[in-house]
Amino acid sequence: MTTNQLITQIKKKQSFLCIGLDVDLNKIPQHLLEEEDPIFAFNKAIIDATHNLCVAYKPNTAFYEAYGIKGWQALEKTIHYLNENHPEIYTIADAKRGDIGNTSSMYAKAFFEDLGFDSVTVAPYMGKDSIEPFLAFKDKHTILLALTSNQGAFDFQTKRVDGIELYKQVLETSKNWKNSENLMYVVGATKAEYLADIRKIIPERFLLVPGVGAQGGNLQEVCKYGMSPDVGLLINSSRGIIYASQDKDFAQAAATKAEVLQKQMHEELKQLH
Ligand SMILES: O=C(O)c1cc(=O)[nH]c(=O)n1[C@@H]1O[C@H](COP(=O)(O)O)[C@@H](O)[C@H]1O
Repeated sequence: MTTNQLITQIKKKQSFLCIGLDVDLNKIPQHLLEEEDPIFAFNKAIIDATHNLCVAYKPNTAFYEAYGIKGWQALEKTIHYLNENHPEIYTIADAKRGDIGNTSSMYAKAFFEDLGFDSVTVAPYMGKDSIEPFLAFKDKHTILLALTSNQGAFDFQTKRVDGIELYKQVLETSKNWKNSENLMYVVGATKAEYLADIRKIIPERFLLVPGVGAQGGNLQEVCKYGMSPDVGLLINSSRGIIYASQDKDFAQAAATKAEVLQKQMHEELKQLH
């Protein structure tokens, strides 16, 4: 999906919500464990109930890899279900990959070609030649970790190298990489006050902003500092939406939570007109 197609969907649905499909078998309603594929059954029910309220889904691959071959098959079924039934939905493989060039090419092939995701999250630590193989894919986005939502972000990302914080160097340097128009960046919702500075470096690029909900990030703060004239934000919530209930009404309960965020996003979008 192109950036313009994503913006069109955001305006149409009045939502820039991304729902994280981080499926933990200990947290899903227990009656689903009787299904042949409990992970897919859970995802399908969540997608069916929420797809009008969000523009993107983000399965974090850890939650699938943890269940071995069955987990990976559930991930495959989920992305195929989305691509077949909701091609208008933007999909993010949250895999946080990145390696030497020829290995990165294989990661890119796995997520963009084999699975058919629109985007993949990637760590910038190994630099330009580890990211450009992802950027080479047309109409696919590479979402680079810039300033993450966790406490450990302060271990390296905010440290100054030659007087400039490392995360700012990631933003600045990556602008010069080949096909950098295919970049998006991760900035944690818990670090909203940093967004004003970040927007000075990358005024237009889309940001994936996780950390609203379970991690305590604030949607209004993120919008205040991070929204661009073309919205420029995908705000993710995983646990705060998908585990709203452990009963049979879990999908409806998730939709209710998603709708609260969608309504807040609708209010924020009014400021762009
Ligand atoms: O890349 C990510 O999506 C990510 C980056 C980051 O800085 N912080 C962060 O929480 N995430 C992911 O976003 C999701 C957040 O989930 P919840 O805290 O349950 O909403 C998880 O899949 C995290 O792995």
